[in-house]
Amino acid sequence: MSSGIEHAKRMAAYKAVDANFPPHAKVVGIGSGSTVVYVAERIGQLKNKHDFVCISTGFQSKQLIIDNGLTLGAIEQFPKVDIAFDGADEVDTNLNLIKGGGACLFQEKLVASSADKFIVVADTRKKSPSDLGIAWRKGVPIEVVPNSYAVVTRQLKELGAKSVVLRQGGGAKAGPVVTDNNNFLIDADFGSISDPGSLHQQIKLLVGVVETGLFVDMAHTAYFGDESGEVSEQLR
Ligand SMILES: O=C[C@H](O)[C@H](O)[C@H](O)COP(=O)(O)O
Repeated sequence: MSSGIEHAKRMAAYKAVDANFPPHAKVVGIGSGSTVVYVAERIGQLKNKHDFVCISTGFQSKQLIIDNGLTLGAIEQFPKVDIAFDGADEVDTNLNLIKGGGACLFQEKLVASSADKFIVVADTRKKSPSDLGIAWRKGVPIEVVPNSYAVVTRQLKELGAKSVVLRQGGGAKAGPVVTDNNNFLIDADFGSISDPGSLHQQIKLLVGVVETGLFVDMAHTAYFGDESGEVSEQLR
């Protein structure tokens, strides 16, 4: 990955934190992925960083919180979050998201849905010109209980998925990816998604599905960095 893209991610993250971090925040959600790394970095630079706790969305996120000298809290202790920051794999023109490219979608959705304000950070490659499923071509990530994957795969095809793939660990692991919650991930390609809310609801009803990577009507604002360092803002 080029340093230009890293610059884009850092600028988006810094602007998102600078523009939104509540001065008296008590509970802050920290997402997962390569862009939110810079959110944690920026929050770690705050003078009052010992006045709030940070809730992680998975193993990597927990490490980011610790490595930046922030105070780690658990969602079980702090079920109401003031603000959550996270990355996205794709953002549509209505600020709906596809997430889960890094296998972290369930805890991300738990934290985002508990937050008063949910802020997205990304580089401009994540912007869809219209619907979801256009910029992100790998399919909708869906977390499933392991022994349900074959049944859910069949049912996703019946719902219209063009391809359904059990995500594999690749060179890093023989066999399927196992999430931080000990589940499997299915990537289901529905092509261009005109009604992500309806698709999410249909998938969520399948027995074995823990959560989908469709984040509908959840984000407040998205910040997109480009390689020149410019950051654009998309509001719902
Ligand atoms: O499962 C991973 C998360 O949903 C990430 O937030 C998403 O994949 C975006 O990650 P990145 O900032 O690395 O593109």
